[in-house]
Amino acid sequence: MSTDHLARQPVLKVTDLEVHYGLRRRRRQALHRVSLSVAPGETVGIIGETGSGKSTLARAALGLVRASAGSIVIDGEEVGAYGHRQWRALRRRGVIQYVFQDPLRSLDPDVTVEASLAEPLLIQGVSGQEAATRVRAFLDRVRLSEDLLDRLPGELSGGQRQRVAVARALVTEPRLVILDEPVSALDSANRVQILQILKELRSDGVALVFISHDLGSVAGVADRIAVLYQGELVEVGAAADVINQPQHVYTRLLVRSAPTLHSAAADRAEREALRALLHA
Ligand SMILES: Nc1ncnc2c1ncn2[C@@H]1O[C@H](COP(=O)(O)OP(=O)(O)OP(=O)(O)O)[C@@H](O)[C@H]1O
Repeated sequence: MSTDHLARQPVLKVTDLEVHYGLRRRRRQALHRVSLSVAPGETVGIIGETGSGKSTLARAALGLVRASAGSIVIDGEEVGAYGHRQWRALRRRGVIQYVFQDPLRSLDPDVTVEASLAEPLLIQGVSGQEAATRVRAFLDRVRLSEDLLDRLPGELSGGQRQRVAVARALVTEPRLVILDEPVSALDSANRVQILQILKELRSDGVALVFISHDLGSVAGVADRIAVLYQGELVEVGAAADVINQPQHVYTRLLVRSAPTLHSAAADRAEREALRALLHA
């Protein structure tokens, strides 16, 4: 039987996803009917301002918050109704991995870099020797030197730590990695370096969901960009189209506010006019 349909099938497909937080009078909706699909090897940027629901979408796709409605399909498997155990098993299988803004959240402070990078491989049943070889082979790709292998996360710089977190997420060759603000806490040199590493890793065929409040960071890496505004996806399109011909007023405002994209970002009057239109 042909396996073409497996190659083409999205690695992530969320349909009409809704997430609520709080109970009774405090219940409020964080995501409204969000539908998005990510193809194998594709990089999708998700942008939006603070509170727009970006992290909620990431957490729902990782099973860390529960969807109140809608469907989540990961690598062909409907996982929306999974309980804690099933989600844990899915994450441990290594199909889906993640990188958070603060690498200390993805790395155990008491575990050396080497053990931290080997662990996801060992969980998958790879032998200790093979894991050590694969870890060393991966270091180059994230511009880390072997000297760092016996350090603890607290003994690394912020940029080195985030590169370890990226390596840990990718060393098992997952189908999908969700990166939630992976460069936001970094200075510009480290930011550029991580963005370059992510670009290079795309050639492995891994799908990336790259979440950021900064359109400028996402622009050079993403194939497609999805724009979240107040819990709704207001625009999804090829990165160049979203940047050069933004359709939604909110996207136009984001483009006009991204200094690295728009040389006339100083055009305050235009931004204020767009903001007025958005809130009209
Ligand atoms: N655990 C929670 N309990 C209650 N409300 C929450 C919780 N987490 C997020 N929210 C609310 O849900 C909405 C979406 O939050 P979310 O963290 O997904 O936004 P975001 O776009 O990732 O923002 P940021 O860029 O600041 O991280 C916000 O109004 C937020 O206050």
